[in-house]
Amino acid sequence: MTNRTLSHYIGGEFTGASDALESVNPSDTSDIVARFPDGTAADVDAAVAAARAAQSGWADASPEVRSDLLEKVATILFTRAEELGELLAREEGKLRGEGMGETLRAARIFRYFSGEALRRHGLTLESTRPGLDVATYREALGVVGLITPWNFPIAIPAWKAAPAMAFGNSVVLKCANVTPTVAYALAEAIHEAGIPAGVFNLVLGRGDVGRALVDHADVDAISFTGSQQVGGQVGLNAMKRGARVQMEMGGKNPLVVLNDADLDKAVAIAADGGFFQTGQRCTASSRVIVEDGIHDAFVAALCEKAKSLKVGAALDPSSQVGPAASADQFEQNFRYVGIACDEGGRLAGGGDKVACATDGYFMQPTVIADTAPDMRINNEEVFGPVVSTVRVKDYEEALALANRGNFGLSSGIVTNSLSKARHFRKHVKAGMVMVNLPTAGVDYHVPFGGTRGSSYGPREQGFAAVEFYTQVKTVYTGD
Ligand SMILES: NC(=O)C1=CN([C@@H]2O[C@H](COP(=O)(O)OP(=O)(O)OC[C@H]3O[C@@H](n4cnc5c(N)ncnc54)[C@H](O)[C@@H]3O)[C@@H](O)[C@H]2O)C=CC1
Ligand SMILES: O=C(O)CCC(=O)C(=O)O
Repeated sequence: MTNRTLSHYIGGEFTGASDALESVNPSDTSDIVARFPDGTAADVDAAVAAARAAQSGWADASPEVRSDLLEKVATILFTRAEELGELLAREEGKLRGEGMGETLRAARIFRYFSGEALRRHGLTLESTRPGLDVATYREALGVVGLITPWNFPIAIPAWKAAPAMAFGNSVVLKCANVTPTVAYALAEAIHEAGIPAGVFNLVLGRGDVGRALVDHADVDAISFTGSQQVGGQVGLNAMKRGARVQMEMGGKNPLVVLNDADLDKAVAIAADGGFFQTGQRCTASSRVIVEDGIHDAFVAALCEKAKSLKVGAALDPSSQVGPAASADQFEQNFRYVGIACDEGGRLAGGGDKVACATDGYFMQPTVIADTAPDMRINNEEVFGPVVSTVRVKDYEEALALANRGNFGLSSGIVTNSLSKARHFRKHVKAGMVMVNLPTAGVDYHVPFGGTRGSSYGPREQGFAAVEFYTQVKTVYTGD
């Protein structure tokens, strides 16, 4: 397969090509997908300057201009979906179908925000003082820095960049260095669509590029998705200089399985939420809380299901679970299995590497049973195909456990009791609740985000995105 040498995209030009860093196919580590530059603070300066120069013209353009151009990006992504889905599978390790699905999702996100550009969300009110008019306008923030992870390498950049641009901001994207080629393809689509030079910029490289973006005095806002650890630093550094900041930092999402649940359905939901996309979703059902009466049958059936899933190369059509995305992530998955067992968890299924025809980061879907709520496996994000189970005596204990810990992104319950489902929906402390569904898998037209340590700032996506990417101006008019 071909490999490419990538460059940054700054001020409408692909510039600074270099082979300093490599991205590797996690299904076949002999396959170098791309070589790319390790950006510097000077590259960030250049990108921010280009973004600043372009921003006011972009914000002043008719919303129809922005809408039409975003729609063109959508059309290009729809047209390239098969090719980009395959690229995504090759670079990130998602299965080909999942890669296609994610590319189509990115296209639909651009199409959605093409529409949002035309809905300016302003209000006209009667003033409390006779003779005055009062109205609110939503204005662009200016230059927005976007810092994104590797697990949704096109959808997350899309759900940040599309609303940012729809509402008149210019952006500088720093993508994860595990997946630069996918972000580069997005830059190509934006370039081809004719979005004016400087409105969208991409700087490739390591964490230092993100740090320079966060610290840059001319960046008005930062939207970050990634780990809690990096998000914490990003938040502090952005706030120190008064920049607006939004952070999505993952989850340890509880899936509650009650005695009255249909066993097959509960197992299918837990396996989908825990193992698909190799568990590399911040919404993954990584912590399954099981009521005593169904516990043993559920754990046995989940282990059977885990064993039946075919682990293999992302581009092999027979694979059901792909590789970990990187050597670091692969190592982290096994480290957590070790920690969980050392702390008293029981390795009920999986836990080993899988040998395939190519050398890749393949791991068996893994179940750690008999865990206690305060073990690290139930409190820290693993981000791999590793599910822990906790036994509880009743629904009340399950809810209390679901609400423990420092994350509150997604949550789920599997039950045939409408009253317990309704109670859970109301009392679980999470930004998203799934009833008889996996905790992972979300729509793009509704808000996305969590409570507690999972998220900070306004929600992302859908109709909520306008909150972060605009600021309100209130205008009073007299005679
Ligand atoms: N919430 C989520 O959706 C995700 C959570 N994660 C978690 O994070 C772990 C590590 O994965 P990574 O992709 O390495 O996540 P990360 O949090 O280390 O990196 C996310 C992004 O931030 C950038 N970055 C790193 N250091 C920075 C700094 N000091 N200032 C500004 N930007 C910086 C990275 O280059 C990347 O683009 C995973 O194992 C998983 O637990 C990873 C990906 C997505
Ligand atoms: O579950 C989903 O569809 C979205 C998950 C997500 O946004 C993430 O893992 O970063």
